[in-house]
Amino acid sequence: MMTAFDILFIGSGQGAWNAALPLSMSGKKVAIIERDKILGVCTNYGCNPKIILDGPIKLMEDAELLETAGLQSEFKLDWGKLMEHKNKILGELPKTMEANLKKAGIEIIRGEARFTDEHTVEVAGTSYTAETIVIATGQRPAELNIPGEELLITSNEFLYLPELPEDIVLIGAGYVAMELASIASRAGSRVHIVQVSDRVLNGFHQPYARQLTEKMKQDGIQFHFNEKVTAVQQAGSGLELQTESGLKLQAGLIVNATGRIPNVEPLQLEAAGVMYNKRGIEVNEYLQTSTSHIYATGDILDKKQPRLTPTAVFEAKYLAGKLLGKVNEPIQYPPIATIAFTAPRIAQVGITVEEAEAHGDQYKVQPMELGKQWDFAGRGEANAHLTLIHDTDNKLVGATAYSQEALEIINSLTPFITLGLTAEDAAKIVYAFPSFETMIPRYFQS
Ligand SMILES: Cc1cc2nc3c(=O)[nH]c(=O)nc-3n(C[C@H](O)[C@H](O)[C@H](O)COP(=O)(O)OP(=O)(O)OC[C@H]3O[C@@H](n4cnc5c(N)ncnc54)[C@H](O)[C@@H]3O)c2cc1C
Ligand SMILES: NC(=O)c1ccc[n+]([C@@H]2O[C@H](COP(=O)([O-])OP(=O)(O)OC[C@H]3O[C@@H](n4cnc5c(N)ncnc54)[C@H](O)[C@@H]3O)[C@@H](O)[C@H]2O)c1
Repeated sequence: MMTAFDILFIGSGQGAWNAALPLSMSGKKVAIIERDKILGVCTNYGCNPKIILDGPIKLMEDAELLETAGLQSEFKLDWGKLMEHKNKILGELPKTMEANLKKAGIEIIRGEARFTDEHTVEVAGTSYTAETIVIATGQRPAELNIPGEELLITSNEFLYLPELPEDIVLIGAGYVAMELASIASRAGSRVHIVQVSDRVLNGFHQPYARQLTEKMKQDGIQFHFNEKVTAVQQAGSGLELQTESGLKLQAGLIVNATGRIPNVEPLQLEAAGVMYNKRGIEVNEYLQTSTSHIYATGDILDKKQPRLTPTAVFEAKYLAGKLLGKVNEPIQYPPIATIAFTAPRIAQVGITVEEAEAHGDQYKVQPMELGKQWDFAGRGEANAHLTLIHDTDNKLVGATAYSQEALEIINSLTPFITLGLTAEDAAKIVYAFPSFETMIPRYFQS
């Protein structure tokens, strides 16, 4: 049997449903194929579970900072209850959203998709054809290809752990390892990070990343830099990790957080003539693959933009506009704000300090000690920092923050950077006080 659609999405994450919904509501016959949980990684194995688990962690960190102001912060976290709380909230979300998608006329097809030709996709023996197909299959955790690989867990399992072990090792020092280390450490585990290089949070402002490392060390997290993991094996009731240099670490759990790779293999892209490489699916500036009626969005793309939810949502919305004939221009990405939800957080948007320093004739770098401002000092955040980047017209073009409040700081500066607002624009806005935002007009003074 063959079912025909106008637009068929493979994957149901942010890169898919944010396009599927407006397309279906505009009268297109739309289907979504999903092999795992509806709504993809962000909702089920990424942003959402992570930020709920981080809720009490952020509160504990804020409270500890206020010990200098007389607060006695003797918190005790019940990990099991926190997990139950998170599961209760997020367990309902995919069900509600699936009902909403169906109500909007979208057909949900369960199973793994593979192309049989450039207009046909097969799922569990049934073929589906479509005029337009969108590949939004995202990424999955990379493998280390070492003996004992099967003993490792990934962020997928960490985010559903019913209990935390006394000792936990995280391999890698990117977003996933650094965020999960912050959570596990405050929640009571002894945490080790084993990193192949001497850098953490690649892509973020490295002086802030180094400051964060020192802070995490003070909190008891042990870093092992320039270590290549060679094997993992069972050791008594736990596990033992070995590295090339001879380091041995024992722990209840070892998390592989060494990056993510594109979900391309089961798709049989060759059958549809879709070009890809080890970084993902190749698209042009209209998100069109090498087969013109097949598009791709989200983390699966081979792209230079950060593989984050706001990027996937932006692409999905662009594609919906394009497929509805409302947009004819190539996709133009705005600056994409990024944040590592560590303790404290590091966030950035726009031109980075490193880019600005490399083009000193075009940009001015302005480091600021936020911790010396009365409001940050009042919250005990003496170590908070902000670096602003201005262009030669004194417009704000980039910012990076190191603070418990980095999310709010960077989000409040993002409109100035994205829309190219000036000092005059800033002076026209009246914010509630006291707040970080009331300081923004001053950030235009040279
Ligand atoms: C631990 C973690 C924390 C994160 N935290 C943040 C954060 O705080 N902020 C942020 O912006 N981003 C965060 N991200 C990144 C964010 O989750 C991704 O950028 C986002 O999910 C990408 O959406 P997507 O639709 O492209 O892909 P995905 O969400 O990965 O969805 C792809 C879907 O396709 C399905 N699929 C794959 N192959 C097939 C097939 N052959 N047939 C059928 N279905 C298939 C998969 O099962 C999956 O559900 C985090 C990621 C992780 C892993
Ligand atoms: N807050 C957020 O927005 C957020 C949070 C989590 C994940 N994410 C997304 O998920 C992606 C994947 O995150 P990630 O942390 O898995 O990847 P990553 O690329 O950010 O970091 C991988 C880390 O593993 C290290 N590494 C690589 N090979 C290694 C090896 N053999 N041994 C030891 N260390 C090794 C790298 O040096 C790096 O530090 C991110 O790039 C981002 O797109 C975003």
